[in-house]
Amino acid sequence: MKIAVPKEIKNHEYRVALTPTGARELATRGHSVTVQVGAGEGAGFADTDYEAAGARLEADVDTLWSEAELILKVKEPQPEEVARLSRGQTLFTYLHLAAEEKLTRGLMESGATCIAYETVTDRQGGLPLLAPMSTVAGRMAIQAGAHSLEKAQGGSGVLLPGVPGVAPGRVTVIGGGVVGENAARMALGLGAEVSVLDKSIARLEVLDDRYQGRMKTIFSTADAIDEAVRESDLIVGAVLIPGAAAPKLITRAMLADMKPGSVLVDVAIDQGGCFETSKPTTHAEPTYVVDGIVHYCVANMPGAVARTSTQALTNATLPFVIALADKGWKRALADDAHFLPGLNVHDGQITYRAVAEAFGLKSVDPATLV
Ligand SMILES: NC(=O)C1=CN([C@@H]2O[C@H](COP(=O)(O)OP(=O)(O)OC[C@H]3O[C@@H](n4cnc5c(N)ncnc54)[C@H](O)[C@@H]3O)[C@@H](O)[C@H]2O)C=CC1
Ligand SMILES: CC(=O)C(=O)O
Ligand SMILES: [Mg+2]
Repeated sequence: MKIAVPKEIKNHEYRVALTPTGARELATRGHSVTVQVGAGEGAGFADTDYEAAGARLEADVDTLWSEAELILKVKEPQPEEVARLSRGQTLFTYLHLAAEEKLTRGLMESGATCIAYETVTDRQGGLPLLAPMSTVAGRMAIQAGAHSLEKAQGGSGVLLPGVPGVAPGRVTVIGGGVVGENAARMALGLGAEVSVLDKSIARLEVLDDRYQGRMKTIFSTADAIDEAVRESDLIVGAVLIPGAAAPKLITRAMLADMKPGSVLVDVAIDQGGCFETSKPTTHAEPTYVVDGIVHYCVANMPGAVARTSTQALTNATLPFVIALADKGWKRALADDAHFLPGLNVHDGQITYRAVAEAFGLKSVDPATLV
């Protein structure tokens, strides 16, 4: 199969969808792998590393896209990338469509087959292609939050660990999944006082057991969120309803109850964000202030630590990429009930129910297409 790996073009996105190690696995299976010149640079992979792995380099973006059968990316396609997609091509990347109607409609119009990393499932009920980046983003959320608490960023001037004689800062994490656990773990490591809210008792049990009561686990209700808003120095938004737009759990009116200079880090921003006042930001300008509360809402947090993230992402995606390349999308999805929910758009139709529901559109059961 003809596989193309473009250079990512989103703001400060330095990851690449395939490492040279991955390129070698595909090339030895007889696939043609073409990598855009400079695509791996930001993650520390030189063009010559790809060549040594058996890939071909292409400097012309038009040629790269137009000749490909399978396109591997990291971030959701930007408008100029959507314009390059056509019927018969398969795109495999993060899509986060429920947060972006224009992108959804653009992909439908392209006629292409679009498979999202974030809706592929596993036997344990997890999201194996979202998890590695959620681990990264969760760990980064506390770094970002701690920095945002500094006065120069508009923060309250609280040092999360405190110092002898001065209490530590309070961190609340809403959503105790992969992002949430990793954020809470980092906050604990820094010496902050940590609470995790989740709607899933099973998840709270896991956290209680794993951390032996060192973080408070709280069932997520409107009352619990009201209390978190009043008491926290830093709140991390880490909820997910797979494929769907995130629920808005903190409204603008509630910001008035927060301590001035407190910080909201909305990791769920890629699914639209879980705070009413969240809007996507970039690594170039990651924060803004609303009603005295600092908001950090970067939608591609792992892009900033591209070396670690690229390796972690491609470790997870490679088996699925190999299945797509060896079998074609239809058989790859038909053979694997956990890969099948990755299909979000095919030939003008939405194939993921929560995405269709977000825009009042109809969805087609992907099982009927493979
Ligand atoms: N901004 C970025 O760069 C990145 C963002 N993400 C995003 O972070 C979000 C979280 O991802 P994961 O942790 O992997 O998901 P996950 O599925 O592991 O965890 C989500 C948790 O939220 C809980 N939840 C759902 N509704 C809730 C509510 N109302 N109150 C409290 N908890 C609730 C669920 O029970 C679940 O435990 C996703 O939107 C994901 O796309 C992930 C990686 C990078
Ligand atoms: C999951 C996601 O949005 C990211 O890694 O950028
Ligand atoms: Mg996004």
